[in-house]
Amino acid sequence: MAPKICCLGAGYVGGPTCAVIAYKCPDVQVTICDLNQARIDAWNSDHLPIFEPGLDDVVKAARGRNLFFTTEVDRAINEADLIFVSVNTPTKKSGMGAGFAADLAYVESATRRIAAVATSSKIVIEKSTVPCRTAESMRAILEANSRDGIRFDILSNPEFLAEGTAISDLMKPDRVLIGSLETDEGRKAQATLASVYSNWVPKEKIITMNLWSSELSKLAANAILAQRISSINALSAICEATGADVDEVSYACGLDTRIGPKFLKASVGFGGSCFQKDILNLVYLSESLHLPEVAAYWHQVVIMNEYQKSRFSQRVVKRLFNTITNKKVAVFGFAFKKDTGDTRESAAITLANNFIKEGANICIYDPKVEEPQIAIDLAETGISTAEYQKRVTISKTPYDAANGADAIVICTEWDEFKTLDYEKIYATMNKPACLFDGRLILDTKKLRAIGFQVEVIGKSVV
Ligand SMILES: NC(=O)C1=CN([C@@H]2O[C@H](COP(=O)(O)OP(=O)(O)OC[C@H]3O[C@@H](n4cnc5c(N)ncnc54)[C@H](O)[C@@H]3O)[C@@H](O)[C@H]2O)C=CC1
Ligand SMILES: O=C(O)[C@H]1O[C@H](OP(=O)(O)OP(=O)(O)OC[C@H]2O[C@@H](n3ccc(=O)[nH]c3=O)[C@H](O)[C@@H]2O)[C@H](O)[C@@H](O)[C@@H]1O
Repeated sequence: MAPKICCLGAGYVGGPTCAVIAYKCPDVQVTICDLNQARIDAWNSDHLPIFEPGLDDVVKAARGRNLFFTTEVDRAINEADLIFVSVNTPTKKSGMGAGFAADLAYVESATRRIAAVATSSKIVIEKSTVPCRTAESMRAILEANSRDGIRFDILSNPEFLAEGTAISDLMKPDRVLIGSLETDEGRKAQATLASVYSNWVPKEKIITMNLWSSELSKLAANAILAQRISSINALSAICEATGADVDEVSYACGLDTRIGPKFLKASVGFGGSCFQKDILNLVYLSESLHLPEVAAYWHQVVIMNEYQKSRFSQRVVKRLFNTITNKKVAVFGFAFKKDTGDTRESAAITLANNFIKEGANICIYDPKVEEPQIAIDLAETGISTAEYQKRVTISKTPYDAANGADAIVICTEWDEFKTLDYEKIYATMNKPACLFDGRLILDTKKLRAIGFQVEVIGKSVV
């Protein structure tokens, strides 16, 4: 009989991941739960709580058939054979390890709930990104709190999807990792989960390994990806100072098959909910293991990212004659990357904050981010309501945002920014009209021919 699945956490990972399982395995009942009623209501509506290309079709095909969204966590736990724990693991804000360690409170409370209500044996799957050896703590909690005769097997099955491409990443993953204890029961549980994925993932891409390797592989993959971005961004500073062109350097390096071309696009800085969090987590882990040199090595990836954002902000101010007080700056893009409405750790938040602190009036346009989210993000950086009201406006079109502006700053690489009518935009701007491309997406020659003063990450002023 096909196993029943429950997922605790209906966020960016739990929602799409388990929706794809339901879509690909029509005989598997999948129930996705969350404590947040509004989020579950949205999953059950025509307006899903997250924007992700292809997600609507997957959810529509499976919802009500073998895919269910509910806040009835206890019932879903009890009915399931396999339980994914896909709750948030943010960076701790206070206490031991504040600013670095992962806050495992949500993982622990989900685990305790499973132990408290389960009346039959379960396979519990860590889907959240967690520090190495978290499965051990989960097992201790489950074993200490469960009823007699009930067995829990714990697997690590980290998720590698990227936002904006989540559905294609899930449909055709590079690999699926399943870590387990090296015991007969562990391997049996591993095989049960592998049989679910094997409905659509080729067998050779389903990789089994020990629990701790699997947990660490997730942190390692994110650290290595982010390190590539910080490396190219560090080189972008050298390019700006020397006349080298970062796109050309990246292209030349990427042609080496040992390096490869992906994740070498210079930018205004990486964002997203995970890169920074997971590296800081790795830094904390290294420090806890008394490996200060290792900790410092990974920490530098985050430090470089902060430097990139502040360097770019300063370049904007410098170019605008060393002051942007009361100037209008149009911010194009607020999401942390294109094709998502997610703003978590977006470089645009830091830039907008820096511009406001310099006294600029900023006008933000993003095709997928709504005003309330922008207000929350800026408030979290310390912008007061009064400052926000005075300094920030949100536009419905990029043309409105640029109207009367002294500068446009491209923060997100939305495709639509490549095909705007820049002549029309130029005509409505204050002169000299400056354009700062923080994503290297625009045709600078064309823009200069129109009359723009253009500055690009990783390219010196010509
Ligand atoms: N966002 C991403 O692209 C990726 C995230 N991850 C990891 O996946 C995990 C989840 O991330 P997101 O989905 O982005 O987080 P999220 O914040 O979007 O979703 C987590 C959800 O879990 C719910 N929740 C918390 N405690 C719960 C409980 N006891 N029972 C039921 N629901 C509960 C929250 O209400 C929230 O809706 C994190 O560990 C993250 O590092 C991994 C790969 C990609
Ligand atoms: O654990 C996670 O949360 C996920 O983190 C990243 O996915 P995500 O953050 O959604 O998006 P990415 O495409 O990795 O982009 C992250 C940031 O790096 C930036 N970036 C990416 C690539 C590049 O070459 N240059 C660059 O600046 C993006 O604009 C974005 O701000 C990883 O790519 C996923 O494999 C992982 O599962």
